[in-house]
Amino acid sequence: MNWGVDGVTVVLGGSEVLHDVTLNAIPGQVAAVVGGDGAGKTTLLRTLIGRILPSSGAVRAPSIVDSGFMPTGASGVWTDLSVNENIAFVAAARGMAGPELADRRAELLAAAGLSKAADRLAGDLSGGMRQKLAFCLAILHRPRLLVLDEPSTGVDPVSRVDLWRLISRAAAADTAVVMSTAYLDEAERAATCLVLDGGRVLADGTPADVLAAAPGTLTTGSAPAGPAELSWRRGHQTRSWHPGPPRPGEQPRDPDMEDCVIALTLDAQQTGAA
Ligand SMILES: Nc1ncnc2c1ncn2[C@@H]1O[C@H](COP(=O)(O)OP(=O)(O)OP(=O)(O)O)[C@@H](O)[C@H]1O
Repeated sequence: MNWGVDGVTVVLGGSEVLHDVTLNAIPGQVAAVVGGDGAGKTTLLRTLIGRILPSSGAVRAPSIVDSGFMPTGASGVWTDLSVNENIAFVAAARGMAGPELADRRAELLAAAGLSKAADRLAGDLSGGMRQKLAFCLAILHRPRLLVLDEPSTGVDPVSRVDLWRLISRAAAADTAVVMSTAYLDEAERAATCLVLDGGRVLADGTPADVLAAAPGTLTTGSAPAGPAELSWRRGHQTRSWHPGPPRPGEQPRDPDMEDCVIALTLDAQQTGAA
């Protein structure tokens, strides 16, 4: 069974926050949802897990017992409880106990590098450790659908690698994983990638499909090649973008996922403004 949403439109506070969005979550795969601030990522994930009702469209999700959700910013963690107590609390709510719980807790804490921190207050953990604990809480009951809202935002690069390993392990165990991310290198490693802007889907498919959908022409130089609002810094270089095919003498470069998402967003803005 594949999970996901079909053609959902969501209206919040009188504004349309998602428009006709379709997302597929396939067991054994990671689906990444990317887009700028306010694109609608959190709303999409919350719709998928049944916390927001769409005004039209359909949601295909397992029962709450088979779903796991990690809200953004490790807000699913109780900071005044220890790591073990957090796990015991969620386990009680999930009806887990005894050797099954002990084995699962040992396995998850080891995989997350938290075994030695089991008795520490969650509020005293580093940001990355707290995110990893939040992940363990979301996946404790082996959900069939795991939904993660920006699991690695604000986490140091080493913890990001750890989190990605945990996410890949979950998918390898045949869980359907949907995650929003601000890190486009993570989106590039997902099986599928959905690019949102202003509540609309700009591109969707495998990372290769999304890269192939990059509109316009991208160039690299030491300074903007056109209007400042169509240029951005990447390391020591400046990327410049314009709609349409390359102009005479231009040397276009292939976009990576970050360039591609920016180009898609600029193109949508131009189309919207036209
Ligand atoms: N309860 C609400 N009432 C009205 N508007 C809302 C509500 N919740 C979210 N929005 C609006 O919906 C849009 C999408 O918000 P959402 O949080 O889904 O975006 P996001 O892509 O997750 O962004 P961010 O990464 O900044 O959290 C925003 O413009 C936001 O202001």
